[in-house]
Amino acid sequence: MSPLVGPVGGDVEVVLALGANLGDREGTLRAALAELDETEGVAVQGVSPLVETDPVGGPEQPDYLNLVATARTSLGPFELLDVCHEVERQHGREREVRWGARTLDVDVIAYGRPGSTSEVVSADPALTLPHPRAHERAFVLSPWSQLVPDAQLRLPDGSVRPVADLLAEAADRDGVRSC
Ligand SMILES: Nc1ncnc2c1ncn2[C@@H]1O[C@H](COP(=O)(O)OP(=O)(O)OP(=O)(O)O)[C@@H](O)[C@H]1O
Ligand SMILES: Nc1nc2c(c(=O)[nH]1)N=C(CO)CN2
Repeated sequence: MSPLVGPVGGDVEVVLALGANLGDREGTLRAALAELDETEGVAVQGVSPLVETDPVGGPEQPDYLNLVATARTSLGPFELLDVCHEVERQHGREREVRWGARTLDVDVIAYGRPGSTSEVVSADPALTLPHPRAHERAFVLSPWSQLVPDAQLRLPDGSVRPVADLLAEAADRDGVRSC
């Protein structure tokens, strides 16, 4: 049986978080957005302002540029994750150290709006939905709430909370700067 709970496919609203802290960070993020949008079955709807952020976790590493994009997709969750990984690969992403520096990271934050018929909730480590750490990461919550001020996120405990409220509680919020 599939570990995913919820419908798969259709035209679903998704939230993606992008980050880069090596190379031409802004150029990579812009190119990645274009590549996502050019992918069949993915249409980028909105892009947040860029934020510069102190690295959270991992070894000492350069500051990140982060942004959040909303998109609509006819892809299933794992197909969408594959697309994200392919775009990362196009930009030379290597997976060596957990939370280490990277040319590009593309995470699936949410698939379907909380409470909607299209929402997918998954505890599968290969694709956990919503992203299991998004609710505590100001480098995701800040750009997301700038793009969608009334955005809501389902937490790992099952509750649904406004992203703006989660941002106010995020430990790394002072490490997020407007560009
Ligand atoms: N919602 C999700 N979005 C992206 N990857 C996910 C998600 N849930 C689980 N994963 C899995 O996590 C694995 C590691 O992803 P990645 O290398 O991007 O982690 P990371 O960015 O270093 O850390 P973090 O997972 O804390 O953001 C991926 O291979 C993927 O299968
Ligand atoms: N500031 C910042 N810190 C991070 C980031 C990120 O995108 N921005 N990504 C991580 C793993 O996904 C770990 N730490």
